[in-house]
Amino acid sequence: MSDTVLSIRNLTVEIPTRHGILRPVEDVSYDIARGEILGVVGESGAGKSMAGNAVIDLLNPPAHIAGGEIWLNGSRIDQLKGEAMRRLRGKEIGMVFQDPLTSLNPLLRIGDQLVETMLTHLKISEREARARAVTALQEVGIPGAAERVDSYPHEFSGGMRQRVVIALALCAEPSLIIADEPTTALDVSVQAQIIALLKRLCRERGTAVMLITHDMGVIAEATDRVAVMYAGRLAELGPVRDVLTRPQHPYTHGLMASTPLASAGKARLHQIPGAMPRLDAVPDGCAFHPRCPRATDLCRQPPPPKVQDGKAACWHPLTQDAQEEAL
Ligand SMILES: Nc1ncnc2c1ncn2[C@@H]1O[C@H](COP(=O)(O)OP(=O)(O)OP(=O)(O)O)[C@@H](O)[C@H]1O
Repeated sequence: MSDTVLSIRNLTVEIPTRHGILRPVEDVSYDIARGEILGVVGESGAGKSMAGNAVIDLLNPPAHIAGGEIWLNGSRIDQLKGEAMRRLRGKEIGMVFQDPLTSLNPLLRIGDQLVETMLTHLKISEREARARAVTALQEVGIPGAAERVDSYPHEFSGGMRQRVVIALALCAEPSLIIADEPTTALDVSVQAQIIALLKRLCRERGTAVMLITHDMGVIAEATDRVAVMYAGRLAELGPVRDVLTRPQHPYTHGLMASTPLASAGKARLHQIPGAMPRLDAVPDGCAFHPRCPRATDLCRQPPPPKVQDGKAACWHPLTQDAQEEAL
């Protein structure tokens, strides 16, 4: 059996508008293997969430998949709708969103939510599900799990609530977790704990993770591979160590240089000049060229070469010498 859990092939998402068609995701491909954490990173509006939402059929109409294929454990899922997709979400795909309250029912005790999810997706008795609910809460670090299982979501702090959501996302033993900015709404002090928890539990279970974030620190901390998105396209894809220490795409390099992590000891953080283009004004050629210090005429016309694992979508990728000089 292949190790690939999720395979996104040439995914394009379109939004028809009165002024034309917008493409928040264009020709994006990446795979996530069993037990692997893939980070999807880029500035706000890069299309990270749209790509994740396309996988679970949570695009807000009129946004829709206009091209490409999505495969989960060898089955094509991009045409699944309604009940079939709902079954897949929860059972095969667990979700952790930025705001834990969007995933929890405020009117139900958290134990009942865990039990309901398990009974829907697993062939176990209610008694077994109740016992597993307490274990699940212990595993995510809820103190006094045997009592807290009867609490309501509002009785927890933000960080504890996100732990409950992680327990809920994992309780039906999914093969994939999509975590979209799971720590962005939390206090800085608990962010690292939640990321460490997600990482440990998914590693232990061999769960594949799509970790969507704008935070390079989270990428460095938690991921095995990184997909860097810019204006809906994939700029770079590769093992996290390579991408962070030897970024090839000038955009990735700019992102790195603008994070405290990479600039430790430097007096000022670098800022990428300009802003990401609006979707109705994405430049021809390489979408990044107006902001790119390495751009030439070539970058203004033909689209850059397609991204491959370990090879950026850039006509003038940074060589090792240039990386050292620029850093
Ligand atoms: N209904 C819509 N009509 C027009 N543009 C839209 C619509 N919905 C989303 N967009 C645009 O699609 C782009 C991609 O959005 P997406 O949420 O995927 O970005 P992101 O990289 O996840 O950013 P963030 O970190 O801010 O969530 C954004 O530019 C957003 O403004």
